[in-house]
Amino acid sequence: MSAPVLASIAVGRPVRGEFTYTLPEELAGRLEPGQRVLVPFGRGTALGFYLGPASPPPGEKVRLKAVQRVLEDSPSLPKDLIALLRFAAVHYRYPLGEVIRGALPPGLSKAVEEKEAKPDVQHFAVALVNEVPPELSRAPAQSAALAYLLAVGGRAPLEEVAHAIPGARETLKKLATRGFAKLEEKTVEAGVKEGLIQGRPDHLTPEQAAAGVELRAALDAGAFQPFLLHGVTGSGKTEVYLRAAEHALTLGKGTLILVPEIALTPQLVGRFRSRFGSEVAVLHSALKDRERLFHWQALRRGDVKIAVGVRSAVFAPVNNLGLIVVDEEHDPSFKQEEKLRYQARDLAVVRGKQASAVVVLGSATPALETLENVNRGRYRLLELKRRVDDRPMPSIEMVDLRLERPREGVVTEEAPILSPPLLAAMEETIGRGQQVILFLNRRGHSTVLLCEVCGLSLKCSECDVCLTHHRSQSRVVCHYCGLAMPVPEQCLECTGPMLKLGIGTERVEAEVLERIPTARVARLDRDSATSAERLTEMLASFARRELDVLVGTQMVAKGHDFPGVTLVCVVMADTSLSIPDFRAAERTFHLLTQVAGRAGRGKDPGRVLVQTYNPDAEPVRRVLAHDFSGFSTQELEWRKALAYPPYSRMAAVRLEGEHPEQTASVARSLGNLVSRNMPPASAGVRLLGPALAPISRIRGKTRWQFLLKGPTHTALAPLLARVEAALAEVPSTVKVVIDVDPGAML
Ligand SMILES: Nc1ncnc2c1ncn2[C@@H]1O[C@H](COP(=O)(O)OP(=O)(O)OP(=O)(O)O)[C@@H](O)[C@H]1O
Ligand SMILES: [Zn+2]
Repeated sequence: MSAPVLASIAVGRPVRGEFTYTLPEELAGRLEPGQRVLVPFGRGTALGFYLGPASPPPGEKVRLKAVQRVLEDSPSLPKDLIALLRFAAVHYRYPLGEVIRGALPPGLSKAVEEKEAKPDVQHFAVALVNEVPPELSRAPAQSAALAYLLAVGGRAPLEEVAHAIPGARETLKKLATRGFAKLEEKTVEAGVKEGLIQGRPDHLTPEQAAAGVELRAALDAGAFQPFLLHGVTGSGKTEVYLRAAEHALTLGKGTLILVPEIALTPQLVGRFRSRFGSEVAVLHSALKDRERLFHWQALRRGDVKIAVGVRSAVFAPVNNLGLIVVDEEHDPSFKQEEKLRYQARDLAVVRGKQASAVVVLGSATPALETLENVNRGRYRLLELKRRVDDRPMPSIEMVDLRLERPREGVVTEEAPILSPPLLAAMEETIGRGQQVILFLNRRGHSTVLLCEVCGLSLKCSECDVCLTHHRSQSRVVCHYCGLAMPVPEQCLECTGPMLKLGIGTERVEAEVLERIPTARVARLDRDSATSAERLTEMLASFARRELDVLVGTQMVAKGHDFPGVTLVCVVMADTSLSIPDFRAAERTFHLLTQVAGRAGRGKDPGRVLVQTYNPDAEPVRRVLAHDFSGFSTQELEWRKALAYPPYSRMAAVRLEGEHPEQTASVARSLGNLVSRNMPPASAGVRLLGPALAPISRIRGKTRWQFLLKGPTHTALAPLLARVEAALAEVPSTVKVVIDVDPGAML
């Protein structure tokens, strides 16, 4: 009897590693890696993924079980994706089967036979007008649906509009009967391309053209090549991505574009859609199961060759992948903060390597990790130093709040925050018929309520954070757990009067309305943008210039392209400086540069005013001087001195428990375990903590953490493996997670 054929299988259960099964004769030699199979597991059966042949397990003879059945004819997972998922499981220390299941659309993540996702017919809505007509002003739903369509290039799948705007199916029918839109049915076929070529500039800027030449050469070469596209705000990076994707298509290759947030980037989605029509699958976070499956299969078959999506789209099965773009690669939202804690930008580079693809990381403010990769010669640098049409960069001026006091005397709720120079600039801009963005990275009205007598501040009962006053809701709210309660009239401890300190966007909006009563003002933050519908409508109405002033949080700093904006005001540059995170300075610099970059993108030059109490703070000074390279050089030196990334690798072990004492003791014992097993000092591995997390309680759970720093991931791995092995002994009331390459330190 010949030896049985062995197969390596990832099992879709929370278990680590790969498992060896035997293959029944009728399957041997017939399976392809990435195919889903049914395997016996424990007392029942489980979904499995065939990964390839296996060699016999070492040691005593174990009786291996046999694969029961194949669930699909062709593999759901392309080869490069299997390699990526394997890497992710090892690197982020998460069970492989769970990693694979998490990447698959729901229809494929269960142990059932593959079903063809219907429809092969897709329904599209098409706008028949170029702007929302005035007669729709009393029909907000219709005007929102139409605004969405226009924002994404005039045409979009019905599913997508209905996702963005609840009830849009009915609304679009109404719009169709009124002749403002039409509904179409279209069979999705390979290579169909609709001729909606819209807004493709005839001439590239010299820098765009030069970048294009390099990217085309790299695509032609067909090998892995990572690039950083460092282009100042408004330099036309999107057009570089589009041309590269066009070239990939002519080579018959697929493209994957990752963006931070779809709802905030309808313009980018629209540019891809209008250039490539139904060649584009848009993968947003809240697709329905069936739609996810539909897109997965269409991409897997190669019927659709371009995917634009958020973080999780890094796992999209784009066929014959030639190009991966990560737009706004510095954005913290590329890091997933639960389950598989991956950094999609990093995985994009790994995937590019496995697929022999060209990778373009684009940003006006690249992450220091990315810059260091350029410095070490790992990534090639493409630069766009000038704005499109040689438009000038905005002038940036500082308003020193220590001198330009917006308020006199007492500190009260009514104390103004907009300084005289700021107000003057706003009035002047609005007077010229131009638009203003006001940025403050705090929502709510006042962010601290403090007793004037005993000094006690009002904190959440479940979390270690102050409650924020939301005046429009007449409530104080916890921004971590959502707890809300009426605003206390007096101090809960000593009945003293409460001062409302610390400003939020709501208060800035109120002050603008009070000081410039004629201004048309809207606020863009998570309180006002309660749905994708409202968000889109607000952005669209600002774009249509129905608003003069947009006040908002970092949501206004993202890649918007509003030509009418000539003034950007940073209400307080200091808010994010004091956060206990080694990336606080970098994050502040990025945010300020990005928001400043919203000014002067049209034909009129832009101006930026930055109010601050800390004009000497490094990130503030460097933003004022437009000095990206000065900032990054200095910050990299500091990181090097303290051995922070990119000069070290980090992992965080985070604990969360119901009982403070028990959590502390588990943290200490895991910490001890690590310090007992530390390699010699020369290895350069360091343990920081264990200590209470900077936010020591959330939702009533006590939080501890410790950090490991070392020269390489390999240096940290044995210690993390020890921690993992010890987890079996940890009581179930304490949850422990390992976070490799952590993002936020809170
Ligand atoms: N070659 C070109 N000729 C004319 N206009 C162009 C050209 N390339 C891009 N544009 C236009 O310039 C504007 C800015 O481009 P884009 O939004 O891509 O900038 P960006 O580099 O992504 O900026 P940010 O980083 O601020 O998001 C857009 O309105 C775009 O349509
Ligand atoms: Zn809370």
